Amino acid sequence: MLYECSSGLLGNGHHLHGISTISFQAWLSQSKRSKDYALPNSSWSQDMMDLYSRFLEMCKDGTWKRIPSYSDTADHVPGKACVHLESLKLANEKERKGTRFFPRNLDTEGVGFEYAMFLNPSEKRMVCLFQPGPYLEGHRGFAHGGSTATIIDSTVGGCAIFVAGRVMTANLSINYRNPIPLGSVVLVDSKVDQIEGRKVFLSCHVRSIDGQTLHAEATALFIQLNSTKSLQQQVSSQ
Ligand SMILES: CCCCCCCCCCCCCC(=O)SCCNC(=O)CCNC(=O)[C@H](O)C(C)(C)COP(=O)(O)OP(=O)(O)OC[C@H]1O[C@@H](n2cnc3c(N)ncnc32)[C@H](O)[C@@H]1OP(=O)(O)O
Repeated sequence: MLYECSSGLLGNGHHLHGISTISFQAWLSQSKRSKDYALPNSSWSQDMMDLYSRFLEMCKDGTWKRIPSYSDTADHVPGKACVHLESLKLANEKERKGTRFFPRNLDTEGVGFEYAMFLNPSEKRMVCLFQPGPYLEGHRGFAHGGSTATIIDSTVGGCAIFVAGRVMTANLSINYRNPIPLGSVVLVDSKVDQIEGRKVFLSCHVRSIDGQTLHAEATALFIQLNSTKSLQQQVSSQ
């Protein structure tokens, strides 16, 4: 089972540890309760569309996999863990009613986080094509630093989940090098650098799509949660 194994979807190299690639594919094609927001829409700029098409092309030989994205957190969690979250979902549906996965909490296209993620299993690498909308403004015309932190946390978080299963962010350290203009497209490029027991260390760079501008660089530490407890038990027992 996905979260019964010692790591998440990825073990060494290309092989998905703990579950077979088929299960991974099954997860990708699993019917989800909410729509996939990581698909092109009319708010995407030509740059966003071109970059997306480039990564879709690289998915053809299986090197990269497009990662769907939903407004319901539970729809992101593949395999066995879904059951845990499913029970969490069933257990307290009332409390959860109206919750949204933060980066997908706006329905108007183009105003918030427009993004699409692609995973490279063999490199333990997750990239995110990110086009910040006008509702993410910090300084006039530029993305708020917290929105950059969110897209970095989600990208490294997605990478950590695929490698180590159910994880939580323990540390996220960001150096902001150049502001990100609203409406521009940046590439958030993250990878797992090291795993020590339950500790997953990652690094991440945010660059302009021509690679000429480094907007931010980050390191992150994610901790693998105890898979024998439900997520709710795990968090409330701390
Ligand atoms: C499926 C994929 C879909 C992809 C797209 C969707 C992406 C979605 C992604 C969404 C992503 C969103 C993600 C989010 O937003 S997660 C939300 C933000 N994060 C949190 O709220 C987490 C709060 N913290 C905790 O719950 C606990 O502290 C955790 C669980 C993290 C660890 O508590 P736990 O009791 O379990 O473990 P431990 O305390 O024994 O620590 C274990 C070890 O780790 C070391 N340590 C701990 N903390 C730190 C630290 N700060 N710096 C350095 N080291 C640290 C510690 O020294 C020890 O080391 P050692 O003594 O063993 O050597």
